[in-house]
Amino acid sequence: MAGAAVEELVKKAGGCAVIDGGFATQLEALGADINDPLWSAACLITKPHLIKEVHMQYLEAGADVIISSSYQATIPGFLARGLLMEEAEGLLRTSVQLALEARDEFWKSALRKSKPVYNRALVAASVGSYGAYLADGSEYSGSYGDDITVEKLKDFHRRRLQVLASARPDLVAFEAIPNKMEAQALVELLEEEDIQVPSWICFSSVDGKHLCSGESFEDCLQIINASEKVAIVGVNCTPPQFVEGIIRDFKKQTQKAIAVYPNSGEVWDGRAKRWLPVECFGRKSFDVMAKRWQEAGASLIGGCCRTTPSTIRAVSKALKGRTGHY
Ligand SMILES: C[S+](C)CC[C@H](N)C(=O)O
Ligand SMILES: N[C@@H](CCS)C(=O)O
Ligand SMILES: [Zn+2]
Repeated sequence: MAGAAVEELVKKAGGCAVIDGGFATQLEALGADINDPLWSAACLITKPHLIKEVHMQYLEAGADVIISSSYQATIPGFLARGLLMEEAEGLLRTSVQLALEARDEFWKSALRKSKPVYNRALVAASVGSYGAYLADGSEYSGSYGDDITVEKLKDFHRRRLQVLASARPDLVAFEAIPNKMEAQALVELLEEEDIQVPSWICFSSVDGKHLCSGESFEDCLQIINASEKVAIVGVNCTPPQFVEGIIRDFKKQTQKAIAVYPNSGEVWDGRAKRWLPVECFGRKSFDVMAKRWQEAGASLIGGCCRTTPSTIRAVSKALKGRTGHY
């Protein structure tokens, strides 16, 4: 696996590392208003202290990997808000710095405790899809219109990726990628820019069989398997009931480590900008499912939207079987 730090962390965590849970979800729970074109990234401007607080809460819950607040932080998004280019780039760096600071402070205090139940966490710099920037629901449809090309997607992602990588995260996390063209663009971009930080690419799915666009996972995995820059593949912000099947499917088609961090099963209404409850979730608890995802072969497991620190605390206990205080 590319990314020795990831390999080491997974080993130390007993074969399966815990990723944090819904970041925007927990920001909202702490009182942030994220009903904004920048979504959770608006807090980089208005409430950076809450961002650090969310990271701390997930670390306390047992997360081995925390994901930065940059999911919907984009240069065009910040410019549209009236910021200057250097301010926009500064906020991208801040998103990684806040996570690194939280990790370092938490680790220092964990080392002082007599019973060490934590691992030193890794920081993944989040990169949301082009659809997340569009904020029109297309991160769950994969429909970017007829004019979109691989080159346009590379141009959209290029500068943000350079800036985030230069802030020295341990990983870059491409999240909720809904179509094959964007996967292709990201793999090409990682090569063109010779990004040295190991990456993960996680897809979103609404049916458990395909990407949100309806395209096959198989085609995307072929593209990703050919890249040495991508250490980990998987799915996020996908209903949890599909995840076990997806892992088994991926296992047949890739040697790369597999990450899964599904949402709660609720569905995002991109027009109304709210989560819709879903009855068919089956009520199996997230930690029980997480154990099955581990058995199916996932190496990194966490939660996405509408999961919280208590979800991650339960997942961490289920996967690591620890009886520590968290
Ligand atoms: C993961 S979705 C809930 C993020 C929000 C969306 N991109 C929007 O801004 O509407
Ligand atoms: N890392 C982001 C992903 C949204 S799909 C979050 O948890 O808010
Ligand atoms: Zn999500």
